[in-house]
Amino acid sequence: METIQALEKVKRTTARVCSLCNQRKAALKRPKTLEQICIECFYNVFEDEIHRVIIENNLFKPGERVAIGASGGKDSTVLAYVLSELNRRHNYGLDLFLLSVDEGITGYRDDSLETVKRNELQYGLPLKIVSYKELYGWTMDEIVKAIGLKNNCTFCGVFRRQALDRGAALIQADKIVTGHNADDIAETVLLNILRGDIARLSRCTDITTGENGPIPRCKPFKYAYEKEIEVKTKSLTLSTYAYFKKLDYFSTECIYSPNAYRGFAREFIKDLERIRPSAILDIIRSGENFRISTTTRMPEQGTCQRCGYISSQKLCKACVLLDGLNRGLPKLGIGRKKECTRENSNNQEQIKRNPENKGPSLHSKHGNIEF
Ligand SMILES: Nc1ncnc2c1ncn2[C@@H]1O[C@H](COP(=O)(O)OP(=O)(O)OP(=O)(O)O)[C@@H](O)[C@H]1O
Repeated sequence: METIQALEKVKRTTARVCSLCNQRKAALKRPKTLEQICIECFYNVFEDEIHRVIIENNLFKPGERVAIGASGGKDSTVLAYVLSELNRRHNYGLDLFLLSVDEGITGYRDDSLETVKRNELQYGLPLKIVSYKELYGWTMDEIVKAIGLKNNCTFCGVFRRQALDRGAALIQADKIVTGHNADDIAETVLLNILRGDIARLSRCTDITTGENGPIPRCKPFKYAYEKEIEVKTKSLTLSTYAYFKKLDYFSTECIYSPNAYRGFAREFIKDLERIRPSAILDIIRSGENFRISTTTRMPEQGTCQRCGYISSQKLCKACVLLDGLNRGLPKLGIGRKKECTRENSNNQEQIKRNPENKGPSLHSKHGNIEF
């Protein structure tokens, strides 16, 4: 009996020692492995994992100019910090930049951009800001006034994707990196299954995408759990990288994102993770191993006839949405494919009738960009 109690006591004591260095006091439990580790080992493990992902996937080449998509949120702030540390420590030889898109959301993006401006000084990384207003003539505040809260995320997502490419082209970046983490990717896999979007499902787990597009994009945090990046101050065992490193970031949700469908998928994945922590990685692996039947018809990638951006239709989604806004019919580009296609052919007619009206264009890497 005494021996059992003594063993229990030893077990309890050793459980509090870091299971990696066996010296320092364990301060947190990694959600991914449930190991109890100290803060110093957590930093090392986290940074080494990101370094390994970068090396094993050949994410960068020496001399490349890399634009870090910087929203001021926790993930991209950790990305900017970790990437500049690793670049120095392992001599990647990268030229790093912060690239922010100002969507024009008062009380949200203006505040988070202040954080990015501080990060510019804190990390010594040059910052480029591009705005929806200068690129498209509309702020998100104005778009929401026109379309309401329901479909505004469609505009924001489509415009942001292109704005990041345009901003990266302006600073002559070779690559864009974003702070998408494992939770984001698992959520996207699930959403693509739920929507039956085979084309997106087949590429959403790729760590680098857009190699045939204007500028490739990569996600070095593809395997990093949000809980390791996020601040969870309530329970000390869930303390995380950003929290312990005291990084300066902005943590408010977008005021215009009542995107219920995505929200449900996110909650569902969080529930699964609570029961089985490996669920997030399992979903990503399933997405990676997904094979598309050779008989499935895939959209053919071409370029938008108006702006030159990559598109599987004659006009890219951004041009269609913008047309709707400019013509006072903001719902035109939203929703069913048929309507978009019909709209696309109408736009084609317009281009034929008025070839001057070409809009902004983004042909290939650097130099060829007109605004
Ligand atoms: N306005 C923006 N400007 C530049 N990059 C952005 C912007 N919004 C998002 N991104 C990039 O896209 C990534 C995913 O953004 P999203 O808003 O979906 O997720 P998030 O988990 O809230 O990220 P973050 O914590 O970095 O804001 C960000 O980490 C960032 O790299």
